Amino acid sequence: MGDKLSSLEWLPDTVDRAPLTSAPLTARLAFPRRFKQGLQLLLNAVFPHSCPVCDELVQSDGGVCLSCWQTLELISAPYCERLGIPLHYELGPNAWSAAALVNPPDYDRARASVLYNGPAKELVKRFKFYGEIRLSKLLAVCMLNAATELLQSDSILIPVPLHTARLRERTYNQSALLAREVGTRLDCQFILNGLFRTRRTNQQVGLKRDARTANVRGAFAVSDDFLPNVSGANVVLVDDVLTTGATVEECARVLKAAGAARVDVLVFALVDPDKVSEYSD
Ligand SMILES: O=P(O)(O)OC[C@H]1O[C@H](OP(=O)(O)OP(=O)(O)O)[C@H](O)[C@@H]1O
Repeated sequence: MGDKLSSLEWLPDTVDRAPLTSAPLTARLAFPRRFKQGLQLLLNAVFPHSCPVCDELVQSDGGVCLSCWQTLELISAPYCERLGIPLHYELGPNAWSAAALVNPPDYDRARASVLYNGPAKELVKRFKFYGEIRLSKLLAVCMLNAATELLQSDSILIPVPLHTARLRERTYNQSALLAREVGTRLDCQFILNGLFRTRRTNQQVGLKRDARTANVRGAFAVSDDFLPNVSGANVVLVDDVLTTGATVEECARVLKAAGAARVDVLVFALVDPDKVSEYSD
């Protein structure tokens, strides 16, 4: 498995190095609950920034506290060259996992920053479902190492699209925010509408593996804006989470069928391969 992040050498500036308290101040006071709630409201007004994982007060907006940061499981070498999943043992340069050998994906390489558990799940939940779009910065910063490995001078970042109906409901595409942040920070071209959904799909969450594949089958197409440039393109697909890979594999198939030379995948988090069945079986 990838090393758990205790490596402070990889501490991005969006992590709060000096949390203001070790537990919510009001939780530690021996006052009646209503008083504590009132005090917390007051504190929130004076110190408006809190850790997006545990709500601990922090000094910078969108920064996680150090203790949450240390429980994120960053993916580091050794990992599968093809799937980006952590390997239990060092197998040499460019080694493929058994899963990749048995069932090679339709994309070329995937890379993720963290395993999807604990604080990573909470970050994605708040980013995607609670409207906390400020988290795009933190997540994108976490993705920069993985992005740097994938990106070449002619790479084009393309986010996994939402259907227009879901976009209207959510009001933003979380993957587009990530693609824009990463692209801007690494000075890489991004095309936020490179793909679109041809039909509304159910959310993958809660579906079994086969149902996930069927759910996204034929659901993507290359946009008219990107179509003239897709031939020979070096695409890096961007998404928030990779679980079974059904979504990004379908996108990769469409892009390659349209002439893309290469399709890599960049996500914030991927589900631990040993735990995919918990989400999809
Ligand atoms: O690897 P997979 O098994 O395909 O699962 C991952 C996909 O599922 C989630 O999206 P979902 O379709 O649930 O919906 P949303 O992005 O519209 O919320 C997630 O954002 C990925 O796109």
